[in-house]
Amino acid sequence: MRRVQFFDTTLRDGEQSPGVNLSAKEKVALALQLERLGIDVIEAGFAAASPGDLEAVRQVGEAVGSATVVSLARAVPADIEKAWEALKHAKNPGIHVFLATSPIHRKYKLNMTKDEVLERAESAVRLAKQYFPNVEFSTEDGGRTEKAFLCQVAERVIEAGADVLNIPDTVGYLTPQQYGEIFRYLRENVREIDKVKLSAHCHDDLGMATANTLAAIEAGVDQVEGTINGIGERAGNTSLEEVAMALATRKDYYQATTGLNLKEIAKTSRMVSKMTGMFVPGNKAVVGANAFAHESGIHQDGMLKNSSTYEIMRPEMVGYEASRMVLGKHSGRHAFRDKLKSMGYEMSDEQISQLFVRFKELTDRKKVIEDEDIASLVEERWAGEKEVYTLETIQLSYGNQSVPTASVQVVDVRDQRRLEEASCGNGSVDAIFKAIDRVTGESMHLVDFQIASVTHGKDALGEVYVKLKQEDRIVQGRGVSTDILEASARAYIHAVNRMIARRDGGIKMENAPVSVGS
Ligand SMILES: CC(=O)SCCNC(=O)CCNC(=O)[C@H](O)C(C)(C)COP(=O)(O)OP(=O)(O)OC[C@H]1O[C@@H](n2cnc3c(N)ncnc32)[C@H](O)[C@@H]1OP(=O)(O)O
Ligand SMILES: CC(C)C(=O)C(=O)O
Ligand SMILES: [Mg+2]
Repeated sequence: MRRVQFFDTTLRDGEQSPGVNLSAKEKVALALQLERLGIDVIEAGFAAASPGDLEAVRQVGEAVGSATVVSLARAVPADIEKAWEALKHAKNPGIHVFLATSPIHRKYKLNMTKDEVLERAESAVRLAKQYFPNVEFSTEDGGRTEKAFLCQVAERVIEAGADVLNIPDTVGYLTPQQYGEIFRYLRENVREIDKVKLSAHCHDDLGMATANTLAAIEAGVDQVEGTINGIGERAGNTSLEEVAMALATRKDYYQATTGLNLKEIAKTSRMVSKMTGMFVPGNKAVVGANAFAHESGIHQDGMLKNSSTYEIMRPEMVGYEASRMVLGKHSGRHAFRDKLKSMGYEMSDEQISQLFVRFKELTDRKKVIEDEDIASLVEERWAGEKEVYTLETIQLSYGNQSVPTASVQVVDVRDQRRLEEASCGNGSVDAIFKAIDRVTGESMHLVDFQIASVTHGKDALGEVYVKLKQEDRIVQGRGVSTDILEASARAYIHAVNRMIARRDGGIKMENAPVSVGS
């Protein structure tokens, strides 16, 4: 099986994404991770672009051990010399020289004739070859270049000593069939084509970058170029993780391997996303948050029976822990039962069916059902919504020059005692929560606090969600009122009641399911 070389340009073409600017330190950290991923060639930047990028390319070249590190350069001596200045001490230096070849670029951008392009391409490669052991030449906008002219350029740069010939579909214009055809044409029509490695470089303007790159692999290219998460100029570059997983998953078809350590994909993707600030869409292939998540009942049932029903690759292959079963509106009984079991609830089919009705009602109001919601459903059904404490009154003293103080009155429904306590706090909400802790004698850690408006207008209902933690238990509470301080108090007491129910078994009801979990 042949091995396809991976050329990563996250640090150069990826950095050309509007708004992205990586420091030298970030580039080094990413390059080392790309090396762990098993990338063969890392394009670290464009040394002539700025002194900062030259320094970044230098640092990457000296930090990276086994991969070849290249700098991009225009077909001008000054750029090539800057690239050498940056990489002369690199362990494995290389250069990537480019010159546009298409009629549009020749006429409007370069103002050059075909002969001038041929001359310039050849002389640039000759010069680059004086410095670098590894020279790649790219025919920018090769995808829109006359095939016969591409062959002429190819012959000239091969003669000048190029090691790699890259034909980019710079503007993402070609179809897979057309792109593959270019490489077949070159193989058949260029003298000494076997002296160079052929490389593919695609852009995603029509969403075809991965398909085009795979078509190039089918046409026999030796190297593919792209970025992690598909970031890059305009709609971005080919996502290397997509190509890698296509080759790994469809070995039967492509008959090609890579040198990649696929398990590093998830980590690399997260690092790129974090450092560039470019978030990965949930539905992105291979690395999106939903790439291995299943929400609908029929799929979840299939997954529980055998994961091959709905997954063509396992998340563990790319470094994720496991597939995710997301409970929501479209989920069915099989997944619901499985979730209850994983949470430690052993229930009869009848109990599950009863609970499933409530679960479906809840899904109409809430997009994603979390474990705490399920636990609440169980508690609500078998421990009832009976409360240990009910809120009677809250009173607040607040002034922008004084410490907020809250006094809270509750009733302990177990013996109908009326209890009252007061506390100061950093703010009114904090004072209320501390007063509730005192009056109930419970010590809670506030993990989350969210306010949402349920209705519109001045009399809008405010809805407060709190998440409380006690030891290793986490519960949610919800409170609604036209006053957000009252809603906060109600939410907190709701959560305290749930915590007591969870911890002490609450007010025991007959036929409650057994929780074998913590
Ligand atoms: C498809 C790609 O991704 S190509 C890479 C794109 N990346 C970048 O451009 C990022 C880094 N670029 C830069 O920092 C700047 O553009 C620089 C430093 C390289 C050049 O800046 P400037 O000298 O101010 O030129 P500017 O960018 O405005 O224009 C580009 C010039 O290079 C010429 N040029 C473009 N490509 C090439 C090439 N491959 N070889 C030779 N000349 C080229 C253009 O025709 C234009 O020349 P002109 O000034 O005679 O009209
Ligand atoms: C510099 C070249 C290879 C490029 O990025 C492109 O043509 O898309
Ligand atoms: Mg590009």
